[in-house]
Amino acid sequence: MNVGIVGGTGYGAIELMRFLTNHQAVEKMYLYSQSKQGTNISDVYPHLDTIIDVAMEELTVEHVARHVDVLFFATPPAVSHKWVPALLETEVKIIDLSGDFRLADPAVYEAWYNKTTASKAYLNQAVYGLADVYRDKIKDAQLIANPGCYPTATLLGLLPVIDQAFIDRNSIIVDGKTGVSGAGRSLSQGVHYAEMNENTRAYAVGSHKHTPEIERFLSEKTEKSIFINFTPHIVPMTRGILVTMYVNLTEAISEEAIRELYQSFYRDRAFVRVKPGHSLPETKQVYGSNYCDLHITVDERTQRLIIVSVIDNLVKGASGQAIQNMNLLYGLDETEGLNLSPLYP
Ligand SMILES: NC(=O)C1=CN([C@@H]2O[C@H](COP(=O)(O)OP(=O)(O)OC[C@H]3O[C@@H](n4cnc5c(N)ncnc54)[C@H](OP(=O)(O)O)[C@@H]3O)[C@@H](O)[C@H]2O)C=CC1
Ligand SMILES: CC(=O)N[C@@H](CCC(=O)OP(=O)(O)O)C(=O)O
Repeated sequence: MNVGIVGGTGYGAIELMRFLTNHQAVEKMYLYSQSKQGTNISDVYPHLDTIIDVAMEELTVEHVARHVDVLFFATPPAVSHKWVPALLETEVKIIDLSGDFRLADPAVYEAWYNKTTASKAYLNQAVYGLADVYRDKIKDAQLIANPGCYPTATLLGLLPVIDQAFIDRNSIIVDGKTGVSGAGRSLSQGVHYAEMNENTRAYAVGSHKHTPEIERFLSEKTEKSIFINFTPHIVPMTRGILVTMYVNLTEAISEEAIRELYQSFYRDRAFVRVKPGHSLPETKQVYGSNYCDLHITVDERTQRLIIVSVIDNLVKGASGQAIQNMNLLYGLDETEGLNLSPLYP
């Protein structure tokens, strides 16, 4: 198959390229860029020299329709929604790494992103690409809304228990920490070396755009409105997300019983590893890979369930999951192209 990537010079795009160059079903890759048309990707990223020899081009619907089977948008918010309606008229399948199609209601998107997106009719056509949970729906989609990085780590951590009677759904606290590559490649003062080195800060407290995305899929599973407290932090590392989730228990239940529930939920899921009690996940244990590592603790003293979830924000949190979704769309082994061990140390 032929793939296209929009936003060719961004971090999400080059992470897609890293995996797609090793994908058995990919014949040709087209790169679309608004800023570097005519430039070879290896001139922008010298580490790709002799590995990828592709010049970037202008995105047009006609070019995509003629050459591409599956198109990835690795663009900032409020870009893909301008292209998707015309692209849906063609045969191309679309996997959008941005948030444009993750929420059901354009007004909710506008309130949290401070930008506009597509109409409700188009949002309804998108299937949410949390690949390890919704794979049956994903395989028939034309448009996939690839999940956000924090929602991936958080939903994989909470969905196995959200509809269980032993948890208090109104007590959920989500504490997230991300590496700096989560902010993309463009420069801003907050991710400047001198501002970020030996520093850690919370940001978007009570207002992060991933809050309604997490709440949407927790609420859908329970058919009840669920609200969470989500506080993201940025920490001085390049990649990785570690999310710690706290949920009150309504009855006594053993850690072992909950761990078994997680193991059963993710039984044949290649990329979700439910860790034993003694093995707390670390971001380095998933670095550069498509794994999500989960760990659960029951704090009997406070009657709380504490879930730790780690992913690589650029892989499971973006491009790796996008390729897993492409594999599901084409009936391929979902691990195709993604079978890499984490990079360690
Ligand atoms: N970084 C991460 O960890 C994650 C990112 N995402 C999402 O994936 C998307 C891409 O992120 P990431 O690669 O990190 O971001 P980057 O900023 O690194 O790259 C985005 C690319 O999009 C293109 N672009 C920028 N502005 C515009 C515009 N106005 N119109 C069209 N194209 C534009 C540029 O490429 P060019 O000039 O070549 O066109 C740019 O390099 C974002 O929506 C992000 O939120 C999701 C999960 C995790
Ligand atoms: C450090 C940092 O800024 N991280 C980004 C990660 C989110 C992201 O990329 O998300 P979308 O795909 O939903 O746009 C943030 O918190 O906004």
